[in-house]
Amino acid sequence: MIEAEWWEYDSVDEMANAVAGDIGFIVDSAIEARNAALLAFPGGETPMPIYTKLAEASLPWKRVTIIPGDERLVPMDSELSNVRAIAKTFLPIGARVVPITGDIADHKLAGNSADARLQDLSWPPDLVWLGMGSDGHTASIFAGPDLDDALNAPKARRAVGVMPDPLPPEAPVARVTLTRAAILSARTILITIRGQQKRELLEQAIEDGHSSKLPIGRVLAEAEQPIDIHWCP
Ligand SMILES: O=C(O)[C@H](O)[C@@H](O)[C@H](O)[C@H](O)COP(=O)(O)O
Repeated sequence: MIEAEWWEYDSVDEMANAVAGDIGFIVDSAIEARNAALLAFPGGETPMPIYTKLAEASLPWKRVTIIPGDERLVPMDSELSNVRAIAKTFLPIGARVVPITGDIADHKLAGNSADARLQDLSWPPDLVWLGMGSDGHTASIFAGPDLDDALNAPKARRAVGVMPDPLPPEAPVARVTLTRAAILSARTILITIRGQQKRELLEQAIEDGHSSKLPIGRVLAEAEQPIDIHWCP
């Protein structure tokens, strides 16, 4: 079983402070070692208060590149766009925010294009920060016809296009996502989730490991680095 450390908080605010502090430390260490930091951030609701806290930190933002770890295939000015939320918070403070999609509607082609964009970045990421959906998806590694592509793409492949099946109600659109190999190549992996139901789901997914039916269980089963999981109700 993987090495997972759980960090529990009483409130969203407490979790946001702690996670923002941890990410600040990751950024500082990366810049000290390599003069640059590459971070992949999740979309969805949970990370938003953490984005806000993190952006208040006085860090050398000009040396920080942030990408979405997954993206919904929607116009970049759509409320559903993950990079839009990242850009809104981190562009004004000087970070470099790199979209991983353009306006390609076909998800397979969008995946190829995202992969090409990511091949231009200095890899591996210092951090891949993940969330988890209540269906057990992480990044945009979903159940459906493209699950195997996302899990078992060749190691050098950084992103693929996916059509979730069933489509998630909160954003029922095709996606591109970091592959399992790209996620696991990160120097650090951090997960943030909220609510008792997700906690039980993730605990079970980790316990089931390779035999988990949930995408997150399949991803984490191959992690070689310890994973920090931050949770609040
Ligand atoms: O773009 C996405 O859909 C995400 O990156 C996704 O993996 C997210 O992390 C989970 O769906 C959790 O979302 P919530 O935090 O909103 O529950």
